[in-house]
Amino acid sequence: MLQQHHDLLSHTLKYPSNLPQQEQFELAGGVEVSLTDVGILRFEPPQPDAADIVLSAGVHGNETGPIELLNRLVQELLAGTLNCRNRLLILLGNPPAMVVGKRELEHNMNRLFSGNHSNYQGDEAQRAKRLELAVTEFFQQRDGQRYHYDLHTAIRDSKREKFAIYPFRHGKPWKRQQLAFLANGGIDTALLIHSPQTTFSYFSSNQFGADAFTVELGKVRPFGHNDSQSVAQIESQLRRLISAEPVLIDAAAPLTVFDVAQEINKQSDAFTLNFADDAANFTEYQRGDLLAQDGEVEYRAKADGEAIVFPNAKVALGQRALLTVLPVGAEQPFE
Ligand SMILES: O=C(O)CCC(=O)N[C@@H](CCC(=O)O)C(=O)O
Ligand SMILES: [Zn+2]
Repeated sequence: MLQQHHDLLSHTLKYPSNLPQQEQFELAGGVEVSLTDVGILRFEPPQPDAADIVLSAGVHGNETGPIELLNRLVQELLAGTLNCRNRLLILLGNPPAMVVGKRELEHNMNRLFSGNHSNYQGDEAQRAKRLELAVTEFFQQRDGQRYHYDLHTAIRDSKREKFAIYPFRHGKPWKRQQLAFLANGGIDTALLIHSPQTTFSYFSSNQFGADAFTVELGKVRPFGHNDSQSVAQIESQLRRLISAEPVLIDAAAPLTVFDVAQEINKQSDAFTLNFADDAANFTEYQRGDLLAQDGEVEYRAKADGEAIVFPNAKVALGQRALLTVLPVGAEQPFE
């Protein structure tokens, strides 16, 4: 039982498909804890502060560093060494994929949100629907300040090790304070996305007005091979948020913001990338350089210094195979 062992990760890996029993118990101070489904754990303080926080990891099953990070936070909460003063929902996204150490089993779960799961069959589609429901029930309970940090790690090496993806805001200003929160947590790079997506963070941002981000915390590694020191800064920012201590938002923290310049979807099996398999995220190219080819169609850098992010020729047809980014333009609205 989670109440005794405090180890959400082991519990989830042991029962990845069916929870043997729901658990509900109270921590010292009256915080109500509910394990309502596999990897879905809710903390409800008796008199919560204003923030409603969703923290998710493992939407891609092999991205273990952030899963271990959330497990540490849960252990501290259950042991009483971290006080929960805001409402909190912890989600481990894709437990069956976590068990086998794979990004996905049938479908990329981070393309199934905002209802796109209804266009697919199988466990990942059902789980995406279940996660949406958990987030909906959590946020709908009140009009709090809503946050969702969906934690990931990248497949490739990256010239910028940690970075956040800021989902499309339909023209609403991007929030400097949110970027400063992340920057003070060691996430020194942000990408502004300019179109709706079917990602988990866009779902929370778009449907619930949450300050929501996909946060990349380094490179994919197996369980037990992650360096907890490298995420210590963001982990302590999250601790502050959970315990309603002032978070760090020093505007002087290093931060580089990029606009997504091109979003390139794979249209055919002939799609190829025109650079080495080990080219790191944020490698820069010059105007006119050929980046990818899809049959007859060529994709080239449109400006000097255009950099690649998340190149992946193996994605399913129709899905994003490459982003390119440029330093943020002056016209972006910030508040
Ligand atoms: O390294 C990669 O190629 C993918 C890492 C990853 O899973 N990234 C997320 C980003 C989601 C977003 O754009 O908000 C994803 O591709 O789902
Ligand atoms: Zn991921």
